[in-house]
Amino acid sequence: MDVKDKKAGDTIVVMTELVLPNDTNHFGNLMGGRLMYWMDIAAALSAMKHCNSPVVTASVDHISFENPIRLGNAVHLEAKVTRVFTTSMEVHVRVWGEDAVKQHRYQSNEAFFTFVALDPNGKPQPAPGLIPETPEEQERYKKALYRRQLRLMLSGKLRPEDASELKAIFAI
Ligand SMILES: CC(=O)SCCNC(=O)CCNC(=O)[C@H](O)C(C)(C)COP(=O)(O)OP(=O)(O)OC[C@H]1O[C@@H](n2cnc3c(N)ncnc32)[C@H](O)[C@@H]1OP(=O)(O)O
Repeated sequence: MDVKDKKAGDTIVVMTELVLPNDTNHFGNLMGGRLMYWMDIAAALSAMKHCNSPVVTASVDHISFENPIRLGNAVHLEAKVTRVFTTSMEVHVRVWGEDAVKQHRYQSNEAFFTFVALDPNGKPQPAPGLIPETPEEQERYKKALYRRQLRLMLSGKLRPEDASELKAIFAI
């Protein structure tokens, strides 16, 4: 373990927002774009907490909206770093809606974001390593490698023939 390595559990960021009229569409549901904005902020704060430097969002994986979040409901976001590569790190964000009056909490969505740590000149710089401790953290850490290869392939930054771990899953 490198002295600079940090625990995944220490990167948790919890954020709560209230859905106001200006956040909603004409059905009275939270707009997807507003939710993605809050997710980006929670994830960026988690990444910054880990690397103690400014970060930029490099990419966002697939986001699906499972349940709409209603006007007047609370939005709970939890972000945690799942794995560090070199200058980039993957952050998982999970979102719940909550009707505080009915005391009903429901899953809304989740996504994986990738951030890059920057030095004072705005250039990518290595981030500290991450120590996954719980079984869930270890599972996400392991699978982060597959997700990284897939997103780099989709963005044209990795040739399919070089995605060795992904190819191994499918025994290609
Ligand atoms: C918090 C916010 O909302 S910030 C605002 C929105 N974001 C931005 O404006 C970012 C704009 N983009 C950029 O500044 C640049 O493209 C950067 C910093 C993300 C990457 O710069 P590059 O010149 O491509 O740097 P480089 O090729 O060295 O890659 C740096 C790291 O980014 C990773 N990366 C680059 N593109 C992607 C991508 N599309 N998806 C995932 N990771 C990526 C690389 O794999 C590398 O990671 P590693 O060091 O862990 O192996």
